[in-house]
Amino acid sequence: MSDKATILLVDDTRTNIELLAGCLQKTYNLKVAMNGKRCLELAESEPVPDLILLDVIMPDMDGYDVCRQLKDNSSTKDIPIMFVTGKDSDEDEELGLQLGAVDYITKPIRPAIVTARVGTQVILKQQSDTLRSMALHDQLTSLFNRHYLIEAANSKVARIKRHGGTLSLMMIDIDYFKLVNDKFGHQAGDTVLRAVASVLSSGSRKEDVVARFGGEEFVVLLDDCSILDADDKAEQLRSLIEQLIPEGISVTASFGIAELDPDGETFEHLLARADQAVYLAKEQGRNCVVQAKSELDIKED
Ligand SMILES: Nc1nc2c(ncn2[C@@H]2O[C@H](COP(=O)(O)OP(=O)(O)OP(=O)(O)O)[C@@H](O)[C@H]2O)c(=O)[nH]1
Repeated sequence: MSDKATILLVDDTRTNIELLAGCLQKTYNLKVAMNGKRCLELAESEPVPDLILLDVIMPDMDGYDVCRQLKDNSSTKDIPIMFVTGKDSDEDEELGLQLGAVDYITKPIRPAIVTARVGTQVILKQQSDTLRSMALHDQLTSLFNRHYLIEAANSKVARIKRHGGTLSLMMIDIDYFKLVNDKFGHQAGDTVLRAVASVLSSGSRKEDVVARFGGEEFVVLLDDCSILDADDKAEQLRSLIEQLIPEGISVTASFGIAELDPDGETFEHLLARADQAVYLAKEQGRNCVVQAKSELDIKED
């Protein structure tokens, strides 16, 4: 994978593509589409573009329509679009900008102007990616933070209520972590947190969300996973953490697991059930996995 930003060039005329590529190919990784349909495909495929240079007048689907579709799709809506077009009236430019384009350049293509304006947009995109990543991740462990977890969980729960499916949640709390800090110091405590985080993320699937929920507490959201599968997974992770011994420090963790009841349960409630299961795991001597009580059992208690 290159560190270069990726730019998608969209134009139905080969000479325009060649001219743009001539300005940009040394600095950027380029993808090329010669019609709107191909642009929509390439915008969603890896490497996802950091910027799209979009012609307006094209057969089948014009650039304004392509722009509308990109902005309507949650996976492409944040890709900046710069129109590069022969349509040079004020109304055209106004429309392009109203549709959400970050810039509007008129043809004939002037290489120095294109290069400078593309450079500015790529820097802005990289800065906004960095800020977004910082807002969603925990600095110490690089896992997702509580804010992202709640956002992701609420959309997963909403999807399951609409389309069906299973979702399990695992809450993990390191045992006697205060003692680790007290005995070995805060820096060693931080090393332990990073080591546990690394076990949790390398032991999870790409679509799972692994988050640091608080101080020494983590949450893993398991897509398409029943409580029985979550139990197996938790047992594997519990055992891996026990074998870790980072910097010679013995560490164990207590696990609470719960499966979403799609009949009306909210994420907050699922979380509360898993939290209660962690509490029971602590009571049962720690370093173990406890399944949360079902809604029914809670009502009967
Ligand atoms: N090193 C380090 N420690 C942290 C961090 N965040 C929270 N802690 C510490 O985590 C400890 C949590 O302690 P407790 O909540 O008493 O829990 P515990 O000692 O793990 O006990 P049990 O959960 O009952 O097994 C506190 O001492 C916090 O100061 C952090 O980012 N780094």
